[in-house]
Amino acid sequence: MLKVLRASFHNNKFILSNTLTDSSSKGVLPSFINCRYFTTKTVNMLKLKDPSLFREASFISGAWVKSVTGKTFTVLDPATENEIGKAPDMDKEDTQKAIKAASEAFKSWSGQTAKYRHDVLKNWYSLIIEHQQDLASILTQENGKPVSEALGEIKYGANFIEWFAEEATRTYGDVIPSPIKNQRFVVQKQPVGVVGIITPWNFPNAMITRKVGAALAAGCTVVVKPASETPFSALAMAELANRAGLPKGVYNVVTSHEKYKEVGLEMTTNPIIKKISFTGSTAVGKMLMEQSSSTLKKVTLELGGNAPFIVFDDADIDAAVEGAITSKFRSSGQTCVCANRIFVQSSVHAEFASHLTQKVSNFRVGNGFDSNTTHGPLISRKAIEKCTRHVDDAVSKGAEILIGGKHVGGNFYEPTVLSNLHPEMLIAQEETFGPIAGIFKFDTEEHVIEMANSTESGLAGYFYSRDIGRCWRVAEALEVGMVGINTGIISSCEAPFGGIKQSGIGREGSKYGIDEYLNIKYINFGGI
Ligand SMILES: NC(=O)c1ccc[n+]([C@@H]2O[C@H](COP(=O)([O-])OP(=O)(O)OC[C@H]3O[C@@H](n4cnc5c(N)ncnc54)[C@H](O)[C@@H]3O)[C@@H](O)[C@H]2O)c1
Ligand SMILES: O=CCCC(=O)O
Repeated sequence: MLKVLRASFHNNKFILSNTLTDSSSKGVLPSFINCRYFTTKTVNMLKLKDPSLFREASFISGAWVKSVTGKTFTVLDPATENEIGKAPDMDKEDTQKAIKAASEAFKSWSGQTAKYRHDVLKNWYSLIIEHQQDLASILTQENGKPVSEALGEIKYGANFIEWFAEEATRTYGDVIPSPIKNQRFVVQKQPVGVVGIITPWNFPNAMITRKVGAALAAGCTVVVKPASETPFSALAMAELANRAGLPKGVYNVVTSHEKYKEVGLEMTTNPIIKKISFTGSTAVGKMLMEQSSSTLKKVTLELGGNAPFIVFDDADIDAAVEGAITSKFRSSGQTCVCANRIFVQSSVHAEFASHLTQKVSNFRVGNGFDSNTTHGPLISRKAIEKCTRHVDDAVSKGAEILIGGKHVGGNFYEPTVLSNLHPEMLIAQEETFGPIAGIFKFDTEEHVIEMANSTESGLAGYFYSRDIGRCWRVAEALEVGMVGINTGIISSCEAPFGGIKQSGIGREGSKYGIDEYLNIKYINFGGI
């Protein structure tokens, strides 16, 4: 029998009866979430050991600058919806300045030895580790994820800088046996040039370092446009890059809010930029690729997912529940590789659903600065609306709420488990990007593979099984770029990250990641 818990938060706990009223007034958290409050500036300044990491200026050509128009935009703390600070609202003209600076720096940076670039990147890595607490505080302040999770992201992000520092010295070419006696065929790898980098708010640090680490190691220079929700992490990294000895113009940050489309258009059409590397939604990725085609730029696109998470009846159910928790609820469900559709074989469905619901009942939702908080707010009201839409749609089509299912004020949504899901529901078709675990029942391996693959996305897929034959069959059959077998976490700087189908083009991290920033040059040396 499936044990159903209907619960909501009260005094920082789940209560097994649902009597709460919604509070949605701006800046006010419902008291039952019982979060600790931090008032913006005070938190930033008092909490940072090194306040100079918090910058309210963009970084171009090694200098902290305002926008040409002098305009700024306000960045809000998603937990309190209070102002954190202001960043320059840059446009096309500012972007052109950054591109020019990157172009001027390219000649000398690409001409340095790989060992030199290695050393500078290693310095940067050491500074990131030294300042990890401050970087995590800035990240929590602008993104909302709990400090412990933010700290995890800072270390994960730093790993890419260290990894690519080491890869810089391994961009080997080739000597090809020549079919002509007096000629020698040689292959060299060369940096592609200036790279335009556009990143999302869900990993404000690591989505930058995964790209920038590889690009700088290869000898490229970069112009980064971070998401307008989370510019301060990118700017803190610029401060440390500067201290690490990155020459001026090598790492530039253009912040923008009103004119972000203009900035994106300039980055994708300016002939000086030779490559665009983007992480974000599939719709925007497609548009940037289209824009980039006018100058035939190389592209790396890390886009949205709709990950299947399959639990077979031969699985270790407790391990599968743990895996589902880590995969689904990482960053409150706001991760591109989060499980989006949980398929559970009929005979173990009740046990899995009950254990998952029980575990979710232990979550503590609140301000990421509160050490009791396990899950922070979502990034915005838009994200809340999507969760509400997905849950309402599923319930109207027969889904059962096992726990949660409510917006509880501000940018907070209850971690939710739904069962009885069907492929016709929105949640099956779109990436929810929120803390909603939706469970589908299945009977056969063949049918679940068909359901898992019936999406345009192909980023990550997970499954739990102890049958070795099945493990190979399913891993090979899933139409995704990354597979987790008996694990809910697959991300690591050593492994290739990326998708197939409409989840993207190219790979980041790993020994493959640096190739995205290198051109292959074939040299035929004749007359020997
Ligand atoms: N595959 C991955 O590695 C990966 C990683 C993180 C997030 N994502 C995906 O990102 C999405 C969530 O992030 P988001 O909401 O910030 O995505 P988004 O596509 O709206 O925004 C991402 C970035 O693109 C910028 N942008 C948006 N429209 C633009 C335009 N017209 N021109 C230029 N820049 C533009 C934004 O300002 C932001 O910096 C999800 O779909 C998620 O799956 C994918
Ligand atoms: O959101 C996508 C990136 C998360 C990760 O690198 O694991």
